[in-house]
Order: sequence, then C-alpha cells, then structure tokens
Amino acid sequence: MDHFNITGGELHAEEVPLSRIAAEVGTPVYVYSTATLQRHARVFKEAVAQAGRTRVAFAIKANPNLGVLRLLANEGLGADVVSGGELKRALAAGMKAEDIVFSGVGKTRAELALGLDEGIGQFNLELEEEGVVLAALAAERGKRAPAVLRVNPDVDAGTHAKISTGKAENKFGLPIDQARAIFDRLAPLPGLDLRGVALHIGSQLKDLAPLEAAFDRVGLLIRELRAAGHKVTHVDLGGGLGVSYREGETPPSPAEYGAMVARATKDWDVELMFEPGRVIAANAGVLVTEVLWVKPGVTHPWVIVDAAMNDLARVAIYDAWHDVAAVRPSGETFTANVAGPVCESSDVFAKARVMDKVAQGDLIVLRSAGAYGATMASTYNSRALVPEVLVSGDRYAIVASRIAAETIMDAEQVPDWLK
Ligand SMILES: Cc1ncc(COP(=O)(O)O)c(C=O)c1O
Ligand SMILES: N[C@@H](CCCC[NH3+])C(=O)O
Repeated sequence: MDHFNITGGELHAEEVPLSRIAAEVGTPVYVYSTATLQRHARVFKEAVAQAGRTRVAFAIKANPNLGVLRLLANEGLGADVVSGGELKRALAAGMKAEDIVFSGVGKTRAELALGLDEGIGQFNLELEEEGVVLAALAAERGKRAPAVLRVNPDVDAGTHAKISTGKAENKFGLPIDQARAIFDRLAPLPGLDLRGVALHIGSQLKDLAPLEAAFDRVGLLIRELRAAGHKVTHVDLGGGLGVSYREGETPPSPAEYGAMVARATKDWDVELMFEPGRVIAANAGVLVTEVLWVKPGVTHPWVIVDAAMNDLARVAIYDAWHDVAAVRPSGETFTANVAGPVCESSDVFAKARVMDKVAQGDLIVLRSAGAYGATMASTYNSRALVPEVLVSGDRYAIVASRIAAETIMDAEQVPDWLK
C-alpha cells in the first residue's frame, strides 16, 4: 500500500494534501510518511527473522532526520553509523548504544574513543591497524571492544560503479583471504572482543545472486576461522537491498531476501546483523517542488523547478531515476525536461520525460527521495537547506531541518586581515 495517494484529485502524504504543506512550509520541502517508514521497518524485520537470531541497524546515512530515527528506534531498530556525528544523532534520537554499529573505512581515534565511551554494540574493523588502535583505546579504559572484521569478498554486485563496495578494487573491507591471518593476530589482544565478520557489497542491489555468492564465501571463512580455534558468534551482512525507483523495476522483495539469507546462513549458528538503509527510507519520502518557469527548449520544454541538485544530488551523481508527478494531475501529459536553478548543466532531474503536463506555479514531486536525499544536500549556490516534514495520519511536523531559513555569512565573520 502506498501512503502517497491521489485523493480528490490531489496527491496526499497519508491524509495531508501536499499543497497544504507546500503552502504552509514553502517549497522545496521533503515530506516523509511515518506509516510507510513503519511498514518498511516491520516488513524488513519480519523478513530477516526467517534466518533465526537477527538484529537490524538502520544505515542512518540514508536518512539521519531525528524524527525518522526516533520512529525507527521505536520500531526496535538500531543504527549503523559511519561518523561521530551519526553516532551522536543515533543516541540523540533515542537509540540504545548497544544497538549501534560503527562502520566506515576511516574512523578517527576520537571517533573510536567516542564509541567506546558511549558503549556501542559493535565496531566493524576495516584494517588490522584499526583493530590494534581500538584494542589499545579500550584497554586504557579497562574495556573490551566488541568488534568484527569487515571482509571484502571480491564479488561484483552489479550495481552502479559509484555505489559498489565489495570488489577487490574498492576501498572497503579486508581481502577475505587475509582475514584468517588478521584474526590470528587481533583476537588475542585483551582490549578486543573479536567475535565475527561483516560485509557489505554495495547499494541498490537488484539481484540476490552476488549477495548469495558473497555469503557463501563468508560461510567458508567462518568454517576456516572456527577450525583455527576462533570464536565466531556474530556476522553482519550489511545492507544494499534495492528498491523500485520506476515502473517495471522489480528488485527482490525483503521476503525473498530473507529467504535467501536463511538458506545461505542455515549452518552458521551466529547472530546476524543487517544494515538496511535505502529499502527502509527511499520510498517513504518525496521532494515537493514548485514549477518556477516553463521555458521553451530545442526539443522539449524545460520545466524549471525550485528544487535543485544541491537538494537532491542523486540524479547528478549517479544518473539516478526519480519519478516526476504533478501534485494535482490534470490528466494531460507532455514530454519535457525537468531542471533546477543551479548553475550546472548536470542540474537536471529528468530528460525527455513523459510526465504530467504542468505550468508555472504548479507543484510537482520527485518520488523515492526518502533515502540519500536531504542528507546529501549542500548549500551550493548559497541555497538554504530545505526543510523536512514528517506526516502521520492527518498531522505533520517539521523535524530537524538543519538550516530552516537562509543563512548568510555576515561581515563580522570575515577575518580582519581581509576587510
Ligand atoms: C557499510 C554499509 N552498510 C549499510 C549501507 C546501506 O546500504 P543501503 O542503503 O543500500 O541499504 C551502506 C551503504 O551502501 C554501507 O556502506
Ligand atoms: N548515496 C548513494 C548510495 C550510497 C550508499 C552508501 N554506501 C545513493 O544515493 O544511491
């Protein structure tokens, strides 16, 4: 069931007309449906529970909005974080420290120390030296850091090159064939409770086969580690499950993914951790924007909207597809380009798109913008970060927009020697 529905000729988020939010909050504005987020969290949790003992940590890079995180915390999800800032956000949103996993290829010593001081549940180590440093920091504090080794299984996830993480040439993880030797050296360190492995091969995966191949390699590694006398009680299978951005795209469902995981891991006898991001948030959000101008083009008109690549970067970076729809569709369609005001030729959301016919002043939405949308926004061209709104039934609230109003550096902030 979609919580973004046309009712009475107008697109609503749950029961709230998007035109009302646009009128009251302004545009552009991100709008998230709490019911959709809740449903996605429940469906995912239930799907992976087929595989036995499981925990789910939302990859909060996908959507670190405090309201979204609070809601997911209430659904029993933890957080997968990749920076001290994300760690603090997860805690601020009410996530329990023990439900936080710290991933990331470049954690600083200060970030490792923060994780230890807060007592987070798991560190995913990316290299041997990181394990040595973490062990020392933990020992100084009289603690043992719960940790797993992130391995790079060298599989081609079949996703966009810019979001692939599990091939040998990617910067992520340790070569899987070196994991045993590194385990031998790190496991005895008194400051570490080295208890398993982690992997994550990429994002927006549309096919389960590469994941299954990667899991099979991890299965062999678990056997090898246990044969060498190591304790393997925890395996983190990462995130990556794809979503449908456009009609006809049929990524595996969470249920199919869960069934595959159950099959692939049935002999492992470990607690499994998952780090889904996109599958929880992408289709729970839209970016609402107003048509500023319809400008004639050589082959198609340019629909110039007030949202731009600084608000939603995915199209410019990954050539991603986001569906475009009118908030009040007239029933007529036309073929047009949709672009923002930023001074870059890549600030184009759609090219030669058959879409609802719109005119100046109309509202449109860019769909599937709930993941890697607001969080990747910048202030390029001195554009303010746009507000984010959470809808629940017939209510909505603006939550944790980072800069709600325009912020302009004033002359006081310019160093004297420049004045
Ligand atoms: C380590 C790690 N875990 C989880 C995720 C979340 O991925 P996704 O949003 O595709 O589920 C990512 C992003 O690709 C990641 O790098
Ligand atoms: N930001 C990317 C996904 C990267 C996933 C993080 N490792 C996207 O929008 O598709």
